[in-house]
Amino acid sequence: MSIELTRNFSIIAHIDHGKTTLSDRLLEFTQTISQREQQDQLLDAMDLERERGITIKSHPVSMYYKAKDGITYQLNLLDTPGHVDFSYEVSRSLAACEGALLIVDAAQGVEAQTLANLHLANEQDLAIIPVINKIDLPSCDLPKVHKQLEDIICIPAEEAVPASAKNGIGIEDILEAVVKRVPPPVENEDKLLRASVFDSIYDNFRGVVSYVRVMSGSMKRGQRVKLFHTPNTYEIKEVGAFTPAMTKRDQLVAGDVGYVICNMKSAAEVKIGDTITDNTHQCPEPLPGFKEIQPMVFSGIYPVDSSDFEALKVAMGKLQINDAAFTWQSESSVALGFGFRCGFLGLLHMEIIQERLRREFDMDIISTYPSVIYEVTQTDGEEILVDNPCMLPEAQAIQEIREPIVRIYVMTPGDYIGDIMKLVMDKRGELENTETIDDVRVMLTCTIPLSEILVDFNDKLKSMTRGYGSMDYEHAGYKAGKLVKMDIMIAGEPVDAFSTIVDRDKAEAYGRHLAAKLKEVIPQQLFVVAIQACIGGKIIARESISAMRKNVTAKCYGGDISRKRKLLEKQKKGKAKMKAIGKVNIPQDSFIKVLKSGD
Ligand SMILES: Nc1nc2c(ncn2[C@@H]2O[C@H](COP(=O)(O)OP(=O)(O)OP(=O)(O)O)[C@@H](O)[C@H]2O)c(=O)[nH]1
Repeated sequence: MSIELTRNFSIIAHIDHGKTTLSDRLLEFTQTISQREQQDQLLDAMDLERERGITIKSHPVSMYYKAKDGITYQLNLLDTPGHVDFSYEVSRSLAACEGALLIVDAAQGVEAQTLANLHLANEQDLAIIPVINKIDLPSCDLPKVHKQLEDIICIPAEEAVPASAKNGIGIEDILEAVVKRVPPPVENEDKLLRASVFDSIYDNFRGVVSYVRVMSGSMKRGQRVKLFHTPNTYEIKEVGAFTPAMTKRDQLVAGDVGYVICNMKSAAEVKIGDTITDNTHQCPEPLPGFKEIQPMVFSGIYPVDSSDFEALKVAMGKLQINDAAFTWQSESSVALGFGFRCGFLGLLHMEIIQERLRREFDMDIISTYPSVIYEVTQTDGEEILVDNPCMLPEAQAIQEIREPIVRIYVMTPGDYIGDIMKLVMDKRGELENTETIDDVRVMLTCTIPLSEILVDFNDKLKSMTRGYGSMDYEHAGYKAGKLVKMDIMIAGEPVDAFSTIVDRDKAEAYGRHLAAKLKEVIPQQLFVVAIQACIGGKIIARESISAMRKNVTAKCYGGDISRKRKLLEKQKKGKAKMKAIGKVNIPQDSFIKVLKSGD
C-alpha cells in the first residue's frame, strides 16, 4: 500500500472511557475481524488484562477501510497501555503514529489521565481527533463535555465526533476523520532503514518479536540489521503485519507498522524505543526519544516454603525473558531466608509479576514492603543508589539522601479539596497549582515523594471522594529529604525484613504502629520479648510480649506415652515453620501477616 494511503493512529483515553470497546468496533466495521471471531474484547489479550478490565500491553492492528471517497486506506491502530507504569511505552507508541483519537466519556467528561495522555500526544505533535463516547447513556452531557474540550484541551467543540462504541454509533465518522485529519507518514529523503521499536513480546516458539514502525527504508527476511543500544547484529528471520493475527509479509516499507523476528533469545536484547537500521547501510543516528527503562519500585520476593527457592529462581528467569523491564537478583534475609530483590516499573507492574508467579508458576510467595530507589551522597563524596533499606550505609557515613518525587494531577469535585489537601500534606506533598475544570470540578497539581503514594494513596483518594476523584502522575526528579533508616529489633536482634527508610518526622508514629502490629502476631515465648523500633541505635518505640510457660505435655495424664510422643512430634513440626530470630521463634506467617497488612 502506498505511503499516502497509510494512516497510523493511536487511541488515548482515561481508564474505562471505552478504548477497547471502540477498537473492537473499528475492527468489526472494517471487517478485520468478524463478530464470530470476536472474543469478548479482542485487543485485551492477556488473561490478567481481561480480568482486571484494563489494557496492560499494546497490540497493534492493521485494517483496510474503503472511505467515502472510494479509496481504500490502510489504517494501523496502535493500542496503548492505559497505566502510568507504562507511560514510556505509551510515548513510544505515540511516536510511531501521526494521529490519535482522544476518547472522552460523555457522562464523566475529561479526567486526569485524559490530560496526561494528551500531554504525551502533543509532545509528538500528533493530530488529535476528540471522540465523545457513550452518548447512549442517559447521563450523557454533551454541552458540558464540549465546553471542557474547549476550555481545558483547547480543541474546538465542532471537531469532536460523538459516538457510542457500545451501540456502534459514529464508527464510520471516526474512520472518516482518521482518513481526513491524520496526515500520511512522510519518509526521510535518504531512504535509509530506520524502524522504531515501540514494543516487544516473547514468544516461546519464535523468541523475541519486536513491534516496529518503519520510518524510512524497508526491511525483509535475510537482511542483516543492528540496533543502537544493544551491541549485536542480527539477521531478520521474518517480517509481517498484524491483521490482527501476526501475518507474514515479504517486506515492511516506510510508513508500515508490523513485527520483526530476528534471532534474539531474550527480551533484554531489544530495548523499547531503540532504532533498527541496516547493518551495511546504517542511518547516521537513532530516532529521537530513546530512554533506558529504569525500575522505580523495588521489593523482595521470597518463597514461603524455602525449598521452593530453586523453582522460584527458574520462574523469575522465565518472566524476565519476556519482560525486560522486570529486574531481579538473589538476596537473603535473616527473617525470610533466601529470595530475590526485584525491580518494577511501578506498583501495577509489581502486582502483575507477583500474580504471574502465583498463577503461571504456581509459586507461593511473600513480598516485602515496596521501596523506591534512593540516591545517597556519602560523606566520602561517593554517590550510591539504594533500593533496599538494609543496604543504606550507617547514618554517620551519609551526607544526603534524595528520594524520587512525582508530580500528581488530581481531578476532584470541589467539595473534597480540603480533605485531599490534608491527605497530600500528610504525605509530605506540596500544592503547585489549582485549576477550575468546570462548575463542579477542580484539578490540583502537587509534587509528592513517590514512596508516599506507593501503597494506599489512590485508594484513600477514591474513598474520600466517593469514587469521583481521579489521579495520574509523572516522574519529577529527585529531592533531598530528612530520611532515616528505621530498624526493628526483636529480642535485641535486628529483623531485616522490616527495615524501612522513612521521613524522620514520621518515624516515631510508624515505629509504634509496626511494633504494635508485631506484638499482635508474635506468639508468647518462655521469656519476655522486647520489640523495638530504632533509628541508628536510638529506640523510638517499644512493645513487649509477656512470658508464658508452656508445657505441651502437661495436659496428658499419666502414662500414655504414644500420645505424649505424638504431641511432641507435632510441636517439632510446628517449629519447622518458625524462623529463629536470636532466641525467639517466630512463625513464618507472622511476617506474612505484618507485611501483608499494608502499612
Ligand atoms: N453505555 C456505554 N458503555 C460503554 C460504551 N463504550 C464502552 N462502554 C463500557 O465501558 C466500560 C469500559 O470499556 P472499555 O472498552 O473496557 O474501556 P477501556 O478504556 O478500554 O479501559 P482500559 O482498557 O482499562 O483502559 C465497559 O463496561 C464497556 O462496556 C458506550 O459507548 N456506551
